[in-house]
Amino acid sequence: MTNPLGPPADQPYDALLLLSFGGPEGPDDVVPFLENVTRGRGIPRERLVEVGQHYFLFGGRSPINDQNKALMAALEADLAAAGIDLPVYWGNRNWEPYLVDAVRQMAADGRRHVACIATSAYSSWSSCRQYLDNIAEAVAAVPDAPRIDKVRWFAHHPGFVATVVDRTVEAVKALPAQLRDDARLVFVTHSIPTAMNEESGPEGGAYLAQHRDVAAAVAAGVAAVTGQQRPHELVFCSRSGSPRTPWLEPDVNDRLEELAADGVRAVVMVPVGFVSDHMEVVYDLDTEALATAEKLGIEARRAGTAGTDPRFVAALRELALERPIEACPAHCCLPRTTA
Ligand SMILES: CC1=C(CCC(=O)O)c2cc3nc(cc4[nH]c(cc5[nH]c(cc1n2)c(C)c5CCC(=O)O)c(CCC(=O)O)c4C)C(CCC(=O)O)=C3C
Ligand SMILES: [Fe+2]
Repeated sequence: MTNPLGPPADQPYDALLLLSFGGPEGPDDVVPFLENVTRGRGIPRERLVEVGQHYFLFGGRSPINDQNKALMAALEADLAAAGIDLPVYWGNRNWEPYLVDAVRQMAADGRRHVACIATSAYSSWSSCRQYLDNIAEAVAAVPDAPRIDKVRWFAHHPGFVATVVDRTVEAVKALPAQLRDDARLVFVTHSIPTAMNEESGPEGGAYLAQHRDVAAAVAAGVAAVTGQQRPHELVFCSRSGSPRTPWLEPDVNDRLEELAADGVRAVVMVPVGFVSDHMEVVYDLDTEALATAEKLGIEARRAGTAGTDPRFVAALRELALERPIEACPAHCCLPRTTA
């Protein structure tokens, strides 16, 4: 009988797949890219025009593809340094190189069992389940496709947390000295519909719960380094959808208004929901929210993202390769007695 998933799960991995969102490479790509992203998702036209403008402001080019190329190169270097001989492939959900083409290439190269890292660190339909569905569709479309195991959510991995702590400490230190001690840590992630949060993870609510845990861990790490406890909170950016659908709040800009009214004068924004400087980071935070802070008289800095920090890259490699170690072989722990 053939296994519908392909080879058995304890067969060693013969490739690593980086799975990401994808983004436009130039002005002509912007509209078709947005159509790919929002097909069947009921996003109002006005919102699409607005998001299109964000891309056009940056020459119609998303930063995400270059970041994925850099991450791929960093993973290759990390694997080589660890003495692991695994080829790395890359495929996207919404733009070239498409996932299905990567799967086709892996099949042509004879790959049978692939560990997959998605560039999304948390649970939710958008950040996890949709990628699993994309994998299932691509595998079904390609004859002799390998089995592809996607790594679980990983934002609480010490390699990610330690990296975000360092980026946050750097941003705190970039504030004027007299404002540093009172600076608030404002963690930012992508808003999603409240219903999507309620459905996320095995028991629901995982998207919010995971972000709160990771934000608390980073805030504690920053306090340990700087010797200073600072208030921290979680806010949201990049709300989309119909105005009638509830999404996670508060929006980062609205919250900055409230903080200014409360007399807060310094803020470090930590984009904890993003593994690299996506369009949401360079537009929604660096362009929009930093302008809001300036208008309000708040000194604000934006902490860096994990990007290609060696600790983060090593964490991704560990997460991908722990799976076959976790899986017990068929004879594991069976009594050896024959009598
Ligand atoms: C949770 C989450 C992440 C984080 C996890 C992850 O990293 O995957 C994420 C990442 C990203 N989202 C991105 C871009 C877009 N997301 C959109 C729309 C939406 N995102 C949603 C959620 C998320 N999105 C949702 C619930 C929608 C509504 C439509 C729907 O229900 O599916 C739209 C349509 C316009 C709009 O509605 O804003 C665009 C253009 C890019 C590329 C950026 C770049 O180019 O650098 C990236 C990395
Ligand atoms: Fe998105």
